[in-house]
Amino acid sequence: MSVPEQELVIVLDFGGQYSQLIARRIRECSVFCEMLPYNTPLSEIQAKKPKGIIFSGGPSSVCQEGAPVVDPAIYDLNIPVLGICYGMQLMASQLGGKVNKAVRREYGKTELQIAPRKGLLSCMGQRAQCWMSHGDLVEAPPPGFEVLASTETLPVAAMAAPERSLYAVQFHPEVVHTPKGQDVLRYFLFDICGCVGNWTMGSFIEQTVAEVREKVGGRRVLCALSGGVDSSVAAVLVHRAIGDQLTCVFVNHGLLRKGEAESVQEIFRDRFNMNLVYVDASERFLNKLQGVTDPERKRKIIGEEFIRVFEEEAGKLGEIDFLVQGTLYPDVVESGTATAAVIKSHHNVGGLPEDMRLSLIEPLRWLFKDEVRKVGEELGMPDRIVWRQPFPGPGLAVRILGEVTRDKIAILQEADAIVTEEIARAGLDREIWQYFAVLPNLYSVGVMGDERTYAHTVAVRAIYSHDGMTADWAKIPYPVLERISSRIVNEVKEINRVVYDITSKPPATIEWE
Ligand SMILES: Nc1ncnc2c1ncn2[C@@H]1O[C@H](COP(=O)(O)OP(=O)(O)OP(=O)(O)O)[C@@H](O)[C@H]1O
Ligand SMILES: O=c1[nH]c(=O)c2[nH+]cn([C@@H]3O[C@H](COP(=O)(O)O)[C@@H](O)[C@H]3O)c2[nH]1
Ligand SMILES: NC(=O)CC[C@H](N)C(=O)O
Ligand SMILES: [Mg+2]
Repeated sequence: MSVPEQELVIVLDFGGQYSQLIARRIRECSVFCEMLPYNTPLSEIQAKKPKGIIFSGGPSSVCQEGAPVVDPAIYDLNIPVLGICYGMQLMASQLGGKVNKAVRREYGKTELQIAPRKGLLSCMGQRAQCWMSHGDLVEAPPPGFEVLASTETLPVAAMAAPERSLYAVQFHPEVVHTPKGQDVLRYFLFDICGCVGNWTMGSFIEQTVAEVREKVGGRRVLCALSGGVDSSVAAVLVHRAIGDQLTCVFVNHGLLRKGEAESVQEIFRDRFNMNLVYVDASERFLNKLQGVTDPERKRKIIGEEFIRVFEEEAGKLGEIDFLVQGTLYPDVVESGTATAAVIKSHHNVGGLPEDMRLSLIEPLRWLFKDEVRKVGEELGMPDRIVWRQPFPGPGLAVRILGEVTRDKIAILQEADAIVTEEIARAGLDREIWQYFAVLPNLYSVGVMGDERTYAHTVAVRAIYSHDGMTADWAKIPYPVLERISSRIVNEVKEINRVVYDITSKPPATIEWE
């Protein structure tokens, strides 16, 4: 089967806060996009045959010694380049323009005055709002460049050398506060780079299936399947490529939600017809967690035990060469790259043992969660998997503060099931990104049926988010909260109090641990 050549645009990342967003905006134009560190060798970039290259913004200043640079030969590859913010300052300084510290740093909304020429900014008319975040400025463009726009304080807010296909903007077209930003990016992709925009979920699936087939050949593959969105989509994708050479291993660590062990098995074994090994490892996980209260220790114990279980299962199955994981783009970025800081080490990226014998297959490594959901829909997967809320690998252990015991798990499972049911019943399960119950290990006095109680408090957490990196607490209607509260205290006898968490992230996190 031949797969059409996929158009690619490369974002060279200089450590900007919005670098990920640039990649996203480009994919929204149906053009595939990869982000690479700024110091990726030119030969590697050329080998990928990109239709265009974008330089991201970044915290450094080109006026400082040791600031990140690119090989200047990049400007002569005949591949269009768009510099954004730091990217523009870099292009200006490398090609003989003048960059300096600005007298006044500029953050936020600014009005652009557009020079009367057709081209990159033609969608913006004469004046347009844009969003700036910089402390340096380009005072004079390099020889051969024309100025495309200016602002009250910036002589050069955008510049271009069209015959060399070099373009640059000081503002950030990728953020929503630049209303015409997406049109500027579209012009770069379609009019300057000559992209046609053929990247669809369908073409992604075809391409990935072909790649997995080629990589795996006749060998065998294990997939760590949690029943969550990411590993489920990865499993179905790989299964489409290699069928029965794939075996999925689903581990019940005793920290799953109510009914989850059964429903995951039912869906994957019966509906998808996949080889599925179900391992009930709850005893060993819970025994290892006995007496442990420190949240980081809990995570480490669970992470390591997962690997041990996978290794044992692989051993039982015979010769296995590959491990499929549902790793996503944010997992990779948050775990730290050459340019991005470590936010947290996801156990599927930063936490893998060094002596791993299995080689990894991560078909979703370049995608965001909403894109993964689209792939899942395209693969015909049921809504209840595709639109499942994310559930952390360490499970209820990161939702029970203090020691994890079987009793507490049972209490939390019941309360959590009520939250889930009521949010779904109110039709809020799509708009709310995550909703669940937490057991803070807190007891207080209550009165029920004229009797004193001394029982658990449960906290309800529900948030809106796009990618889990930031979040706002969900404004659930009071009647829904009321039903959740009254059902929990009536149906779960160990609980006599329900509270609602009204903190955003930051400063809190989504989970409680
Ligand atoms: N109970 C489990 N059994 C087997 N593998 C698991 C289990 N829990 C997590 N994993 C593995 O760890 C990876 C990371 O977990 P993570 O929760 O980020 O992804 P997910 O469960 O696939 O999707 P979601 O984010 O929607 O929950 C999974 O992709 C899966 O490979
Ligand atoms: O697979 C995972 N393994 C983990 O160890 C883990 N910890 C948190 N989460 C999920 O990540 C998102 C952000 O969570 P926090 O705001 O609590 O850091 C939220 O969606 C959390 O549910 C995890 N997912
Ligand atoms: N956002 C950016 O790329 C900033 C670039 C550079 N650090 C400046 O302050 O001007
Ligand atoms: Mg999960």
